[in-house]
Amino acid sequence: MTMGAPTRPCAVVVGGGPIGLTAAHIFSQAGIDFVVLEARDTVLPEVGASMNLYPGTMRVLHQLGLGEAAEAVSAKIVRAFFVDWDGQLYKKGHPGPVFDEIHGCHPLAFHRLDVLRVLYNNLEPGDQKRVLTNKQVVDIQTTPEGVTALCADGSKYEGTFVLGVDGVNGKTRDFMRALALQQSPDAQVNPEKPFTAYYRVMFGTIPIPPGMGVGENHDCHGAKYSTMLITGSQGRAWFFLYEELDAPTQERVRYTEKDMEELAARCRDMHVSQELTFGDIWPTVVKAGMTNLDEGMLEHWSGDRIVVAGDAAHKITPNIGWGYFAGVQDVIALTNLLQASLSQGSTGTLTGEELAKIFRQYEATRKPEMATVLNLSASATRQSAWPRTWSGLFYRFMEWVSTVPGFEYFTIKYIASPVQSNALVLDFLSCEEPYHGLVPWKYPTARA
Ligand SMILES: Cc1cc2nc3c(=O)[nH]c(=O)nc-3n(C[C@H](O)[C@H](O)[C@H](O)COP(=O)(O)OP(=O)(O)OC[C@H]3O[C@@H](n4cnc5c(N)ncnc54)[C@H](O)[C@@H]3O)c2cc1C
Repeated sequence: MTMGAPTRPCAVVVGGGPIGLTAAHIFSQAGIDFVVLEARDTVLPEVGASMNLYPGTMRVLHQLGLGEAAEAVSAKIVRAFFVDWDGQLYKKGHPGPVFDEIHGCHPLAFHRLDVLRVLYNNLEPGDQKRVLTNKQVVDIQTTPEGVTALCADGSKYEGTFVLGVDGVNGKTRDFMRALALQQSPDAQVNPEKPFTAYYRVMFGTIPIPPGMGVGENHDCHGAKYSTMLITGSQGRAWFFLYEELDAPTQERVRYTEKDMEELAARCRDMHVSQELTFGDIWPTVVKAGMTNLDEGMLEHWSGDRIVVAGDAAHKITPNIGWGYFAGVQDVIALTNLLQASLSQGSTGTLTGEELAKIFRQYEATRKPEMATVLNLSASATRQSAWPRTWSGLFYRFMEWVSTVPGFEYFTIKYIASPVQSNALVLDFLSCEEPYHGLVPWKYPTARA
């Protein structure tokens, strides 16, 4: 696709995952032209995973007119049970009601595919046509005027800038790095492998086990391993089996069915709830997957006319379920800046200098908040599956502290909730507040 003389900026979005599809909605509302290039043959893949969404994300979905559609396919998480490997209950209750009290909204459990469906099916027909599948981007070229993304099928897409939301193993980072080194061999660039995995997870969808209700969270914590079982709407439940790796790695590992069977056999006696072991639920699996859990954040989030967001920029472990939240916050921060710059200028498009300034501000806004989210996730993972190093004793102690009356929700109240309260919203759309809790939202009030 070749754009004519630009009258408004055009974003070439590399990756049609959850963040790419959310960016399509946000750019459409901001009046930024876009095309989404997705390598797979569908933007609605079934991978068997769940996705929890939190109040800060739900407010933005409401701003985009997607809140009700999303709530309709979700389940409020209302109860939690914590057991050891023998099924002994040592903690009960749930952060869900705590979130509800503070923010006026429970965490909501979704089937991942349902989130993608809400995003894709609610795009305007014209915008849906801008989401293209079978478009694997194999190179990106920049000029002083714009960018060109080249796809494996020989097609080319031109725009004002590239937004790389191609996930943890995405190539946009590599193109950004190569371009910077081409322009100056001394350029400050990200390392080729910016993330490290210390854990892996096997996850999957199962029917809700007999005896369990909707909106339950069952956790089993212990040394090296932990499990999580969440029950959702439409009779679905999801399990997660975390395992500390023997050694940290930066290599991408593709796990096979055999790897999953071996792990399942090794963990069959571990409890996933008071009554059930992993061996009880494994035969009921509908769809499962396994992946290493990379952790880390890029030092440089942009280069030339290319900027990255979502898992391509930072990767967190999924225990607290904030990966999508973090990526959405990236796109909001970026688009608020783009939109503000466009509404001040009159040319309708953006120069390289303007983009560089916006990208710098974007990175400066997101990095500190993202560091908190990264640490919070990392701690949750280690507090669930204690590492074998000395730090394991600390996380074990933290787990014990979380059972002391009065300290159960310390982390949620004083670390997690402030991140949600400070969550950005889209400055250029009205925010008719859907949720009211004890703690006021920081935005848009403070900037209104
Ligand atoms: C087991 C598990 C459970 C999770 N649970 C939660 C949860 O409860 N809540 C939550 O918020 N987060 C959760 N996450 C994290 C969440 O899934 C991610 O943060 C989120 O998917 C990131 O979205 P993304 O669009 O940045 O990347 P991705 O989801 O990885 O999407 C990237 C897309 O880019 C495409 N792509 C890659 N390369 C190219 C290319 N060269 N050209 C074109 N397209 C390309 C890919 O095909 C893919 O569709 C979980 C993650 C895991 C592994």
